[in-house]
Amino acid sequence: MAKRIDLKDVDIYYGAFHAVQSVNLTVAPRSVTAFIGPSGCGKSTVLRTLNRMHEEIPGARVDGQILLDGENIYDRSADAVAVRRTIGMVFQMPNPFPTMSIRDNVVAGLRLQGVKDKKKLDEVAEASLRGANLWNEVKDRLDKPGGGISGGQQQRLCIARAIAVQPDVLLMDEPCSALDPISTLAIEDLIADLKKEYTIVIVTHNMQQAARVSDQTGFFNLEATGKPGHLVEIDDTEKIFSNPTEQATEDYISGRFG
Ligand SMILES: Nc1ncnc2c1ncn2[C@@H]1O[C@H](COP(=O)(O)OP(=O)(O)OP(=O)(O)O)[C@@H](O)[C@H]1O
Repeated sequence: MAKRIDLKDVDIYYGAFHAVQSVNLTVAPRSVTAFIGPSGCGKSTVLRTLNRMHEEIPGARVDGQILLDGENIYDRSADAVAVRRTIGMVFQMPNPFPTMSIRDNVVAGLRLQGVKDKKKLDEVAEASLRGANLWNEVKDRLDKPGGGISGGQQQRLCIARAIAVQPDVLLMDEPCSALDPISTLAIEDLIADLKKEYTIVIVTHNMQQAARVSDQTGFFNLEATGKPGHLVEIDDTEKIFSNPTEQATEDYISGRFG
């Protein structure tokens, strides 16, 4: 299920604005890659190109190749909706459908795909909630609204919803930034579990979090406001945080700027 991602000479634009320049990187299946870097350097922009969400913004475009197991997701023959189905995304703010029940939240994607069999939907709901480490906390209130649980639980509900459709890749854009430290640790534990089955890319402002959860870390930077962001280096997380190749990475992780 988990798939490899390759970015080859990727440039990203918002209209005339060149937001990110020449990104080359590879994400191995069943691994966690963290993107770190100062605000505005393009981390979220790169993440959103990985499931073609970027092109939803009027005037936005991507040059270069983004390959999922060797297939270019921007190929003319590739279907954007199918791409988004295989590449799930979890956002900064937990966004369950607030009035929809917990169970229905989890299987919303499957219903959209036309699955109607109640037994099948219930099975997937349970498996996904177990996978998101939330089952024990909500199993007695599956018919209660998704908006009626804590923020940390809502974020795990969103992860359950993302994995219910069995994606190949999970993208997470600062998934813990709205959460307390306990919920953050719960999500981090969950990420460690999920990487056994999924390819995960996470944007985080929290360098300790990148060090804790990821196998590989990419440091993005930008020369100056208005200039495109770029990938300074990407390497094993341990190396990035102990002995990075580039001085700019060293300065950033040691808190000398950013
Ligand atoms: N919808 C948009 N339209 C135009 N420009 C955008 C849009 N979204 C982001 N940008 C610009 O693209 C650049 C990269 O933004 P992006 O949000 O990817 O950075 P980031 O590294 O994720 O920042 P942060 O850490 O603050 O979330 C910034 O200059 C930003 O202003």
